[in-house]
Amino acid sequence: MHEDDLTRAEEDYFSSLTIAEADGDDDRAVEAALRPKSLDELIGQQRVREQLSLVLEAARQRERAPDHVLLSGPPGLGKTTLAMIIAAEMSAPLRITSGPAITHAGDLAAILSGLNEGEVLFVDEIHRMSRPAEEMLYLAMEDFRVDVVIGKGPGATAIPIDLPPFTLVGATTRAGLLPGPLRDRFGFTGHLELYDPADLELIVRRSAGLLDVTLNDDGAAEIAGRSRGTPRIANRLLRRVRDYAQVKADGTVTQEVAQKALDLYEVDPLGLDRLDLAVLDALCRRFGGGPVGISTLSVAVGEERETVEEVAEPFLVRSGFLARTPRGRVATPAAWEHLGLPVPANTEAAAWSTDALWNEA
Ligand SMILES: Nc1ncnc2c1ncn2[C@@H]1O[C@H](COP(=O)(O)OP(=O)(O)OP(=O)(O)O)[C@@H](O)[C@H]1O
Repeated sequence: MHEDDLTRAEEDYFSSLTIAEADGDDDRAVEAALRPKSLDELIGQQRVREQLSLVLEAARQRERAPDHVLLSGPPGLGKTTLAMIIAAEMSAPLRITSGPAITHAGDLAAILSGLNEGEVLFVDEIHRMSRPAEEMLYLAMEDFRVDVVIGKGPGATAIPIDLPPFTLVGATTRAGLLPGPLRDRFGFTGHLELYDPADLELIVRRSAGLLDVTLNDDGAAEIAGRSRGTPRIANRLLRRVRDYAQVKADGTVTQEVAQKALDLYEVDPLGLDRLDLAVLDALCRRFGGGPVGISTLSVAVGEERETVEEVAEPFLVRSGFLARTPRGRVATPAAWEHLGLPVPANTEAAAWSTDALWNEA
């Protein structure tokens, strides 16, 4: 989630709102109200959906809490939504926290010891938990036990506390950031991919139905195509286009209305956001198209290396604008063209297949 995380109480509150009640100015409230509530309602992510459905069905048949689940993938693809669905499908309560909120092992001990049998604990950004908390979690995940240390120094004693069986759902932008011992304790890892335009179009149409927006197929396709493979962005753009349709047109979202609205809001025709464009701009204008190291590139755009790697790069690689080579990041000819710059005669990337490079790096 972002800095403006929902607290559990807020999330519960927003989820309980009807669309009509939520559809004010608060993006978070609408986002929560638009969440699919079951695996059947979830659009796209076919593989993860099928795998997860099997894990949950087996657990239901055995009348046991499902194995711990790790969800990885860029922001806004549905990790929180899936955690909620897991709890709903198991008819279990859900508790929500996030890695950065767990600064001490004691914070985690308090959460774990308050869990009820079968409860689902969702830890967003689990890779940002403190080290001691992480170690406590290993034991809790494997043996359903925590050792609470009382006192300090030689007199300190560890008091074991048994926990009821629960399911941990961890979310991370990249599973590779988690230490091996933590990763290995998840019985199932689902990697969420950026959505293809056809699935995003279905998501836009579903949300339009819930928000009572009239839109035609071309209008949905236009919004889907500019949504950066991300449902959260698709839902946000739909609301901005709806405003435009209401004020400047007859209320119906057509392709023309969507195009005009999104141009007005400076949404790139292919969906690239400010960071995506900054990365391409730095790569082409400052580094002559590369190759350039990820650290240098991140400094050039004033962002954390993690953000560039986990948020911008997956979309840029998938869109065919950036390649990862053993010598660094390079801009493809399409990147130069998208920025309206002449393509240099010999771009480093031209000789490579983008997919091969992504896998190789
Ligand atoms: N498969 C889907 N079908 C329909 N809507 C979806 C789907 N996935 C996500 N959404 C919508 O996208 C929005 C963002 O989803 P969610 O908050 O679950 O993403 P996230 O991966 O947890 O992001 P972050 O890690 O940034 O919090 C929600 O409003 C949800 O309704």
